[in-house]
Amino acid sequence: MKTSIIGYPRIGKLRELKFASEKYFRNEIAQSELFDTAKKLRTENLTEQKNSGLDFIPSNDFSFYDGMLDTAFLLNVVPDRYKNLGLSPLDEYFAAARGYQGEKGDVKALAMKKWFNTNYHYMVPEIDDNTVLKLSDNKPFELFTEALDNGVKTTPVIIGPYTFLELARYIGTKTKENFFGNITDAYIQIIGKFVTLGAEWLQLDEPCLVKDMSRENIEFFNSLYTKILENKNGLKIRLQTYFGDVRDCYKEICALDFDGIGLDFIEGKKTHELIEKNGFPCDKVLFAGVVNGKNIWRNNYEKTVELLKNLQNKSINTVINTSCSLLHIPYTLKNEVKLSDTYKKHFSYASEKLVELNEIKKIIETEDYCNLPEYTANIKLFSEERSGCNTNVKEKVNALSEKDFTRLPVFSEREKIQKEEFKLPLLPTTTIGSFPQTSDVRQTRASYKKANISETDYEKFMKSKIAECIELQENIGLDVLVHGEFERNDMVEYFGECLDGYIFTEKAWVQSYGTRCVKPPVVWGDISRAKPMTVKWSTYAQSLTEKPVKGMLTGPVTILNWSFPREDISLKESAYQIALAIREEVLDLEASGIKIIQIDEAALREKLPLRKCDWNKEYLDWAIKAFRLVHSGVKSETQIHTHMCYSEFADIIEDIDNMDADVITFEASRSDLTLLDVLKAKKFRTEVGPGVYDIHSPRIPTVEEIKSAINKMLSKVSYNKLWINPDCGLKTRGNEETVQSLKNLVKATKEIREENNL
Ligand SMILES: Nc1nc2c(c(=O)[nH]1)N[C@@H](CNc1ccc(C(=O)N[C@@H](CCC(=O)N[C@@H](CCC(=O)N[C@@H](CCC(=O)O)C(=O)O)C(=O)O)C(=O)O)cc1)CN2
Ligand code: MET
Ligand SMILES: [Zn+2]
Repeated sequence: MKTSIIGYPRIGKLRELKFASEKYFRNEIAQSELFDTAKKLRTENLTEQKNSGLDFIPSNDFSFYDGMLDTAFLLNVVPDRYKNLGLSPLDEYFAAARGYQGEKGDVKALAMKKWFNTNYHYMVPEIDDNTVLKLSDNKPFELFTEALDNGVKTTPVIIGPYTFLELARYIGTKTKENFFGNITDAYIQIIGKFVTLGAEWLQLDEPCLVKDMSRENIEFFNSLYTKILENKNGLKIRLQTYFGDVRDCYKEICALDFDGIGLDFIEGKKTHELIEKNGFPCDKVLFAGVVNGKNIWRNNYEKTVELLKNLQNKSINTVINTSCSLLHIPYTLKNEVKLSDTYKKHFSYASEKLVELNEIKKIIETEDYCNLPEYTANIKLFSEERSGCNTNVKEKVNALSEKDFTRLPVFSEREKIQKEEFKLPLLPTTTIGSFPQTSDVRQTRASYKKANISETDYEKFMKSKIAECIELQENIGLDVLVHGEFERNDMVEYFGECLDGYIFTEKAWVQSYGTRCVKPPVVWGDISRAKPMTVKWSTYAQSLTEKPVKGMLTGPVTILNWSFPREDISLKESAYQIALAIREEVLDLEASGIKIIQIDEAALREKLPLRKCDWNKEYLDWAIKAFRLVHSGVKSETQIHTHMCYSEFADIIEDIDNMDADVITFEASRSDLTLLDVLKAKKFRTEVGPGVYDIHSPRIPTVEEIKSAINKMLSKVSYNKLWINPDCGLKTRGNEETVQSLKNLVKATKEIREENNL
């Protein structure tokens, strides 16, 4: 059996691509230097994969920002507003990714969305009626040739036409069907070029096949590929799916002329059953995704080997594959020098997954594999009892009952009490929590971590930042203030570091979007709170002002979704454990005089199962309850806020209302406020702050722009329920643009209040 992966991380083991790109954005290095860094990283990846014994090595999994954006440029799906700037190709690409504000113009970035159920974000291709879809870039061919020059015939990876057209946004009158001819021509041309270059395989990623598919979807998919595969000219085509199973179209894809099909055996609950029931065509290669590409635990060889033997017994031509691209896990354990081996031996990052693939291959190919040291060591690892069990926590979770999930009095009563309590102006202004994490903040945190500065000095520094931040917000004239979150490296990692049962890593960076990365903490054992985590900072901030300061916490579902979860207990159980810990913090904040507490559930929507039939039972039933558990114990006058990013929650709007928060802020600006109609139609009762400008771009919104957003909101949401805020935290922004943007926000709000006599 051969081995394969679907894609590899590309940001660099020490985030070299991030640092080089950010230097390039600041005009500190030339394009050529950025290109050199990128090439060096690609070569390192290639060498590592080659040396590991991997048989199918991907190319074109590299990207300067995002693979979907690359595909849009490949297919000439680039809105005129970027082309008209007259920038170099690289700068035009970055303008689409990040927006551009400079001497050549002022344009917003493309929309950004969550990539399926991951914490990775892709750029949404935008198609209008003038879009001429055609092959117009060389990157996949250049990267194939580059690898070939380094002695490796790679499998180029490109997002497939179905997924591309499904995820694109159509802003004119045309729909995906209108692009059938052009997109099939483009892919046929791509195939032609790879044939000329001597490629053997082409991998087309079609993760959209794991979502619910209608008859029309299936037919559209079928006709796209019937046409493309008629023209494959001897090139072998692998249809690669991931993040679930392909139950809606399994028979159709088996009937098409693919040479290989990649299926996910980890998240694809029905993958095995599909094969059992329908068989697998003997003229195709099955790329069996048996090594988890999303989590960092070691593979259980006993189970994997059993599965692979089963496929072998069916005479299926199988390649051992990962379940998805390794983009979603860190590079290598080699850089985890502080973490004890007790933990590390259970971990496997991207580079260790390559070793695992090779070991599994060896085991499968060995008659008497039960005595292989690789196999016996793995069996031993999985038979060991793990530390981290806390029976007290387990008992608390078991004892939970309906009343623990219910806040009283009901929303409408609380709303009245709170209006009286806070006496805020109509359209209250606030921010989402974090203020710019400038380099002095990061450096001080780094020095404290390395014990180069004392705890006293660290606290002094943080308090001075908080004081500065409070003064700034008062000067700007915001109504509800925040402390700024300067003490947090990240809204999830910080809580991971504070909570018992969690472990955290040193260099385990995973790309989240563009140059931005996260270090997800690892749920190791049962979770509990050893001591207050945020009370000191929040009460200090509140002591400096008469205005209310929001206590700032991350909710249980988000903490869990942005961690590497355990695989030995259910997500529900972990979420309830975390919820109990955060609940203690909420009650401590309240007892210390904090009157408004924001509990961010930025990632609540993210892990909504990809198939609708799984939404309630598998997720919402416990996710919403976990949130309610956190705040059900507070007084009626305590105001609970929550925040969500990239809120594509039209279809779960009732569940969001059911979280029973008093106020919710969310992202709306990048998706043109489309959610407002849904809020109106569904009579959303929670007060709302749909972000009035996009914080993911350095662009400063004008007063007029913000006013027009507010007016649009006022046409759909009652002025009694509307809050005015940016659409997410400000940590990634610089000071200057932040101050200017917030000043514009307050000015716009005041003008609107006046114009409407509010
Ligand atoms: N977990 C998570 N997921 C999320 C979000 C989020 O906030 N958190 N937001 C949404 C968008 N995603 C985002 C992801 C990352 C960042 C982000 O700003 N990341 C930072 C890193 C944040 C961090 O952990 N920083 C640490 C470590 C900083 C660091 O690099 N330190 C240097 C040394 C310090 C220096 O001299 O700068 C080092 O370790 O080498 C800290 O501040 O303490 C980055 O990539 O630049 C923002 C948004 C969705 N998903
Ligand atoms: N309170 C957090 C912040 O302002 C919420 C961010 S959601 C990614 O950064
Ligand atoms: Zn957010």
